[in-house]
Amino acid sequence: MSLLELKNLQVTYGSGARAVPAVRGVDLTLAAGQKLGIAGESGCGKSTLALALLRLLPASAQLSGEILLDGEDILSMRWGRLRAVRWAGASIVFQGAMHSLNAVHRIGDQIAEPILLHQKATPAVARKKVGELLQQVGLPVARADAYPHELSGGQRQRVMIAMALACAPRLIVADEPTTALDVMIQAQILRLIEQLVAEQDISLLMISHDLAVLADTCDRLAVMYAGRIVEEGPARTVYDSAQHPYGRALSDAFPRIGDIGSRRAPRGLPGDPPDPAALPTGCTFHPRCPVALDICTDADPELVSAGDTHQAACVHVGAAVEKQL
Ligand SMILES: Nc1ncnc2c1ncn2[C@@H]1O[C@H](COP(=O)(O)OP(=O)(O)OP(=O)(O)O)[C@@H](O)[C@H]1O
Repeated sequence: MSLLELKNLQVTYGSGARAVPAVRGVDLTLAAGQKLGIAGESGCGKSTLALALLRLLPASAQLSGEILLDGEDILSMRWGRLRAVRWAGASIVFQGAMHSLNAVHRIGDQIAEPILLHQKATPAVARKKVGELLQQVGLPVARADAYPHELSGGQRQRVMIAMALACAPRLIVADEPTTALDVMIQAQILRLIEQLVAEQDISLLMISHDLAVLADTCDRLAVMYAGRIVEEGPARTVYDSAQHPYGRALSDAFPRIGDIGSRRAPRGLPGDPPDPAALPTGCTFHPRCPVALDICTDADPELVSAGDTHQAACVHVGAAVEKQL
């Protein structure tokens, strides 16, 4: 059975004329032990999707569809059960640890909090567990007494990872976990996440605008545009030979390791993502698409097979399209 299954997930902020459909009918599956990356530009609905998974969205967000974690629907779960699932079933590592950590509490106390609350541990047991967690994320045990401002950005992100691991979750959702860090530290944090999820057999859902980072870390990749998944498949296949023109544009937008020093420069994608409150007709990517046809203004294509366990939502899929981007 899949660990996580999203079925026709829809998230809309507000209602009536001001409704913002941020996630529009997402179907996704994550097997136990798998690492799935979700890529897309700012505003495509990635963070909304991540927050929806644990019902952490503001009250203005209306959700429909199903979010099955180990077969249990998070959306219809009672509050008490949801509290138990948060941290122990799934936990989230947010971007920008400085904003997520409480500035006035020592980091050891913050890591201990979910252990005390959800595992009903004694303070002594929680303190011992905090020490183990700090060691696992590569921080000296003595750092438990530090306040967030006494740590570097990379160290704070390690603390966030320790907190996410605190109740031994089956799934970690990492929303742009390295975006605020410099490149060297980014690489260290990504390797740390990879190592820990492998050692502890945790599934990973990682969200980023950077397809190269996701391709390097994840087994599978889903590309999101204007609230929908437009391409999904094995990570290397999607990164190296994306079938959706947006997937190709995204993979061309970031340098590949082998291209550094070569003449193949990353290419930006002209134009901006659409305003979710005023989406174009037909395929929402057509105004920016270099291979758009007349029919693309009418029909919004469904995901269709683009190869072995690879799908894309484009009228060109199945037809030979020259790489024109
Ligand atoms: N609380 C909210 N109320 C209304 N609209 C919102 C709210 N939060 C997000 N949105 C809108 O929903 C859409 C998706 O936003 P979301 O933050 O999920 O995108 P994202 O891909 O994660 O972008 P980023 O990487 O910039 O966070 C955007 O158009 C955004 O303006």
